[in-house]
Amino acid sequence: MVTLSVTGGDVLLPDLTTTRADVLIDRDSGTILEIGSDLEGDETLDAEGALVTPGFVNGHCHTPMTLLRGFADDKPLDHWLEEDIWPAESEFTAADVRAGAELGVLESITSGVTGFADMYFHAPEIAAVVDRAGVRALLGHGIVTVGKAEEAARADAEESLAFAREYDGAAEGRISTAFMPHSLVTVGAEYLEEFVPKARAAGLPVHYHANETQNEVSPIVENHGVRPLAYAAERGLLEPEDFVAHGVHVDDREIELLSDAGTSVIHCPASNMKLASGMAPVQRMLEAGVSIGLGTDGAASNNDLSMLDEARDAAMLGKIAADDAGAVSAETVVELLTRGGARALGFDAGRLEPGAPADLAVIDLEKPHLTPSHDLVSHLVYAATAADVRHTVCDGRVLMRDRDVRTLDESAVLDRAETAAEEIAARVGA
Ligand SMILES: N[C@@H](CCSC[C@H]1O[C@@H](n2cnc3c(=O)[nH]cnc32)[C@H](O)[C@@H]1O)C(=O)O
Ligand SMILES: [Zn+2]
Repeated sequence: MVTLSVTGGDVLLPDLTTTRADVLIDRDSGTILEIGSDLEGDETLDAEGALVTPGFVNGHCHTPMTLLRGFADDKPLDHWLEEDIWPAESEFTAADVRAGAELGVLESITSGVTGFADMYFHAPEIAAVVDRAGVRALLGHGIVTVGKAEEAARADAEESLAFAREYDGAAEGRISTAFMPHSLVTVGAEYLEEFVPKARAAGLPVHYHANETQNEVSPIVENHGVRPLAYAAERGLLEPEDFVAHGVHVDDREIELLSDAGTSVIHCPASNMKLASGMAPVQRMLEAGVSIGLGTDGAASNNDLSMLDEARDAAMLGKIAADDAGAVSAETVVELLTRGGARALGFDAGRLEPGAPADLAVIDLEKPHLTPSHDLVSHLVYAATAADVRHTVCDGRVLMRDRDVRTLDESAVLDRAETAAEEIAARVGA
């Protein structure tokens, strides 16, 4: 057995108290062996003056969209997608997706993310990046059928199913998969009715965008006579292993449906604010027992992949939405950031205790904006930033040590992404 010891830090425990301790990890199994004092390992990571926290889980992302960061801003969802994003994405080659995924995963590791969910096309390219980078991910090919001929639409759905079947369990189990219809309005009912049972037969969860904007709710009500999540439930899309992105415009009945079904919601506050999609009723959903995680969504609607930013945004927006400063507290947000996201994605991670996966981040506290240290949970949500992450560990492996990412060549990744992004912009004539 080869061990790694993360020494001298304040360790954030599952009950959200902290204790000065070492964390001993079995690198072979990728799990935590012990949390205590004077634990020596074959390899050591210095956590003095730092907080050792479960790695952050980004529950909804499109990592290759990092190539479109700053490409189109300040528009609502439908215009932004149709006028700018989709035309640019239609120019993406497999190599571009790989370059964008590398950039997104690099950014994720530098901001303490150890696991994420991704919906995109050329998904095998993203899987290759995840395998090499050492993170944990739930991946899927996003399906759009509207505006496509029958044959192309079916091919998209088949590809999602085939990818999910083939890649489930890849990268020594760090990759899991889901069937991913893009949304309830961009995928026709007939395709959901045909393919969701096939996904279930393959044991796959389903992930999709739901109730993100009011413009997505009305067409379903008009065409089907029920609100989107009732429509989803009728088509078998609300299972305990499923998770929906956004859940902004949900009424009480839909909240009840989510809670009864055990389907998780990934709250994406920055994307919802930037596209002016609305305010998800996070506090109400939590009180109703809905399982919630946090996500950045793609970098083009955020515009970064820092989950610490997302944590702060979730706390701030949650209070405004509930008109209550006590809503969506720091403790709640830390749960969503770690265990909530892990639960939504079916990862056994999100907690630091013996037997748990060794997925963690070490946050440097010796900074002006993190002084004094009354409450480290408060700091994590309200004051820490991605640049404060000192080390990142996933599955017992050190992915970043002293801000140096070990599994990806940072300058090569930045160069490839810059070149790919410039060439895409030239091809779309932007
Ligand atoms: N195979 C599909 C691609 C779907 S991938 C997932 C898609 O989600 C899009 N996307 C990114 N952010 C959001 C969001 O907030 N809401 C809805 N879609 C988004 C993104 O641009 C990408 O095209 C096709 O043929 O078009
Ligand atoms: Zn999205």
